[in-house]
Amino acid sequence: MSDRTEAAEKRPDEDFRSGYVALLGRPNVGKSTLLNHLVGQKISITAPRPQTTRDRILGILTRPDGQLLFLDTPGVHSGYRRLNRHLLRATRGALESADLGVLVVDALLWTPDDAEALRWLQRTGIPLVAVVNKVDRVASKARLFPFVQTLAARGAFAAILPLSARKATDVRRLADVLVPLLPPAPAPFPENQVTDRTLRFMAAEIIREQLFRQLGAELPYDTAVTIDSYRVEHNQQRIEATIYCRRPGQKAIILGEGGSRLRGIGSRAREALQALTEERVWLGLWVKQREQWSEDRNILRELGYDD
Ligand SMILES: Nc1nc2c(ncn2[C@@H]2O[C@H](COP(=O)(O)OP(=O)(O)OP(=O)(O)O)[C@@H](O)[C@H]2O)c(=O)[nH]1
Repeated sequence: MSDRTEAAEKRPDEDFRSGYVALLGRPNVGKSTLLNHLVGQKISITAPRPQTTRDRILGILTRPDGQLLFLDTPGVHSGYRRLNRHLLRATRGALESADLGVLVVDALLWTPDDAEALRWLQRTGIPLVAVVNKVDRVASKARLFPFVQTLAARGAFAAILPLSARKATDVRRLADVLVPLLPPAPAPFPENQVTDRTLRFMAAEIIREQLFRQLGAELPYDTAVTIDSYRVEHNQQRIEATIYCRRPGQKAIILGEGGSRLRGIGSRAREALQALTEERVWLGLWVKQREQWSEDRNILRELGYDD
């Protein structure tokens, strides 16, 4: 009798799969958009400019048949300066812990950076799936077939999926393909958890997103946000943050006339943080100019790029 009960308890676990999935691709192919739609909530910032993802982000998707633990990676690209070495290290770290790799490419586009991302994935020896993203932009679907065929010849993919990261049904189809490729394992996280990131980390992400949104093409790539303090006082989240830029001219751009732009960034970020925490938020935001910030170990440490 007790044996039967044990067997009945075990059975659901035997069919359940779980593991880490690394999303890789060159900057701006849509990895963050895909991740946000996969987990059904905004975790990774997206912006219409390359290299907005600076950290590994764990997005968690729990389904009846499995739990997918997604690692978002900064886009693979050839770079310079210390910051870029840290980005590449973050990507390498994501790949080391992955059970499954997803190469994201733009429909009808193949560049040396895509080839580099594929090489990174192939070196790991894990099963690979390719996502051909932004198919909504391809007017003639007949042109997709030869592109997919060429891609199939470039690597041993378990599946190649043309999709639009913005479309929910396509994104669900991707999860259907990924789960069976994971090893049988119980879920490491509770089913309602969507990320392992702290509010402190999310706060920096939200400020960074507002910077991108409000400065657009004017924003220099080498801008960073650090959270200097994060406290809860009298039912209020008190956050102090600094935006670092490299040159005096950049500081003036971020500040705007009479500080108006910085105020705009701050108030939008505060609203987004209030929506996220469901509590009152006080946000103190400063801009500092530091010629060599991406060479400054203290700032890099605050950003999470520890050696
Ligand atoms: N038309 C179209 N645009 C998309 C799609 N997916 C993403 N985009 C857009 O492509 C741009 C880049 O998307 P992200 O998700 O930030 O790209 P990423 O690969 O994470 O970029 P990095 O953070 O730079 O590595 C954004 O403007 C997205 O809205 C899609 O399926 N169709």
